[in-house]
Amino acid sequence: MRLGGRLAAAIEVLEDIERRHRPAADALKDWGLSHRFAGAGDRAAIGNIVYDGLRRKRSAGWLVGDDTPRAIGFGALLLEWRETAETLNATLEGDKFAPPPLDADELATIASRNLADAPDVVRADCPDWCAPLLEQVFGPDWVEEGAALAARPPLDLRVNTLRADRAKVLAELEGTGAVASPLTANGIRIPPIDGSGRHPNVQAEPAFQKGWFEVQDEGSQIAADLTGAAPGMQVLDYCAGAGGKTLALSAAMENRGQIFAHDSEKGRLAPMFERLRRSENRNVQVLSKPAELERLEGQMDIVLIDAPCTGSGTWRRRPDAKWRLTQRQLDVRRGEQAAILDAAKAHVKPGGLLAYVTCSVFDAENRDQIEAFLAREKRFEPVDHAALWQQNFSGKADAARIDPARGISLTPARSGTDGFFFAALRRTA
Ligand SMILES: C[S@@+](CC[C@H](N)C(=O)[O-])C[C@H]1O[C@@H](n2cnc3c(N)ncnc32)[C@H](O)[C@@H]1O
Repeated sequence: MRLGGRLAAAIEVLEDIERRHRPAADALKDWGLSHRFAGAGDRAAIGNIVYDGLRRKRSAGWLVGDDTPRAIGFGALLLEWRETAETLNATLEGDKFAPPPLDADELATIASRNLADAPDVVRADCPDWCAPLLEQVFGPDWVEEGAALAARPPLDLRVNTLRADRAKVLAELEGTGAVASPLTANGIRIPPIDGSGRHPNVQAEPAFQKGWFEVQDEGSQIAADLTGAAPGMQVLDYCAGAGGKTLALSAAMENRGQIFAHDSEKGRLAPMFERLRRSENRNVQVLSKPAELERLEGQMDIVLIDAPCTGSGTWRRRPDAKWRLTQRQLDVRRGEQAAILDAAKAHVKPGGLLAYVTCSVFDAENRDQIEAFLAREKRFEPVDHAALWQQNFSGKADAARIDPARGISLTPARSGTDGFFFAALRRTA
């Protein structure tokens, strides 16, 4: 397929996502199933246009003067594919599978617009109702932070130190663009790919099959590092899901001590078993029944709450979620987070640590939760987060926003990671 056919397909997928309120991945998969002639390169390119369009929906639409899938598809190519209106129209000419070229009105709009002059919410590429939330957290930097959440993400890997070291994995991945990550000791990064390119399928690499690395955003790796999990500890991963952080904690603990991995949704734990096998994590017990938690009361050195959240910090990777999110969903998540904090605290031993993590950037899910918890729970006090960061990431003070008494925030603009929040509370009595 030429660019015109790929653009037409992307517009079709964007229409499907909008009309049927579907996740982007599902709409793309369906398109692929009903267009089996499309090759891997075509699918990657179509996926890139769709994801670029969803990440930058407002700025792409604004540039072309409409908010239709067509405007968003064209706008995505103008913003992220180094195309101009002229090069695009020249490319589409004579391609019978292409959408109609940009018309005179669209060309005039594009010629008259410069994104630097667009309204703030357009440059931040966020829904109207989220703008005040971003402004509350980031102050004058909120537009830049919003824009960074709308950029293409890198592919981040965590070296499994139980099986390999970074030099060994980097050597295996030679030629993929992989480099050492900027912040963590065991992270590897493959930077965002331009245009129609796509990241290599690292999970097909023998090194992955041998358990030498996992795919994990560097922000998630940092959150695991900040817990301070060490060999011999007793750790409860209260919202373990598929085990991204469980595996990182287990490697940091060198397979010594015990991790209890729990999740209220049993099905979410299922992928962890295969991951544990591949990575040779041998100190993890998966607890899928709430009753199994009772015996851990007051016993844990660390209880990690990787809380269910809006995922606003992961908008680079799941941009469709940005446009589906509602205030009501945010309110529901806040209720769940407070309830989980109240339930999980019972398992921390005196002197132990309650670590609270979200992949959201909103205060309402982060520092506000910590403040409210500390107000109703007098047996916990915050650690000094500035000192904690310094211990772990000395010399990298600018890579995070640190509120010493409330927590540590990571963002794409500041840290080059997904948006994450981390707070550690010590049980004093
Ligand atoms: C952010 S995800 C966890 C991701 C996982 N820790 C990782 O690193 O891959 C949040 C998880 O919390 C779980 N969850 C939601 N409510 C819960 C509750 N009340 N108790 C325990 N887990 C809960 C969800 O099922 C979901 O798997």
